[in-house]
Amino acid sequence: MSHAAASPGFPASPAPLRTAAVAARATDLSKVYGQGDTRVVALDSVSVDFGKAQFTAIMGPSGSGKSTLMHCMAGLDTISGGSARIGDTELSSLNDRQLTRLRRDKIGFIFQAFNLLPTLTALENITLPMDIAARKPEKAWLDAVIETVGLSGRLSHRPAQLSGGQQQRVAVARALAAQPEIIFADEPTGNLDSRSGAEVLGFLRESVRAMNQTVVMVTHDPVAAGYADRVVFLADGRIVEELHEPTADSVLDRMRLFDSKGRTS
Ligand SMILES: Nc1ncnc2c1ncn2[C@@H]1O[C@H](COP(=O)(O)OP(=O)(O)OP(=O)(O)O)[C@@H](O)[C@H]1O
Repeated sequence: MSHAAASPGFPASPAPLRTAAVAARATDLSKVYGQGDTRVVALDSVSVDFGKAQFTAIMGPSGSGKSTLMHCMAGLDTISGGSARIGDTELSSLNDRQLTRLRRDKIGFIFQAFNLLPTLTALENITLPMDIAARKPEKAWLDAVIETVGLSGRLSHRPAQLSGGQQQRVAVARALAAQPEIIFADEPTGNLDSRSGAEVLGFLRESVRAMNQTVVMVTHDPVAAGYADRVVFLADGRIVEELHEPTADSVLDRMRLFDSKGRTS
């Protein structure tokens, strides 16, 4: 598999900082939905660190808890037990208003359905989170992000005038522009053809390498996971395995191993 080449638009930077610092941490994290007959243990005492300036993929069969883990870590869902931290902040200690502010100021989101506002231009969509937070975009940074994701000629287009790949690049630029502490991406290439998907994944990986961005991505796709520094595998609400420096082939091999143990995806 060939990875996209380093993107020329990123500012020249010193060698990536590879520290063991932790951007987000789950400790004995549990999430239970429903009760009685409808009770589902979606997360069963999950402990995992997401390292700063690391690109982590979360994989596992359908229903294994991937989205739940991401939603709990991003403060989009409440937890039933244990702890979920972004940096030093324990999410369960925050009220709704504080959580909203934390999501706004510290977290970037990229979803499968690009979630752009149709009436805003590409540029307005990219700067929207900062506008809401009354933060001025850092112009040099914004220009570098826009050039890197190849949107310079499309900034005044509205989402309907852009291809799916271009719309997702707007969503990636929106997440990167605010320089959040962590970006959560939920199947970011799920709606894209393989070429556009490879571009988006290349940008994400480059943002980790060149900008020390932290990215956590849920995916079903071994090729997408091959762009990550590390893959964490979930099954039945538990972490069952992890791979470092994965390739699409090594991820696929691991998935086959799970299937042969009776787990299906
Ligand atoms: N709001 C909810 N109410 C009840 N059960 C839920 C809810 N959300 C998720 N679940 C259950 O929790 C378990 C984990 O779901 P989750 O969506 O996290 O899995 P996933 O690994 O992301 O799956 P997929 O790959 O299919 O998106 C599943 O059994 C699911 O049915």
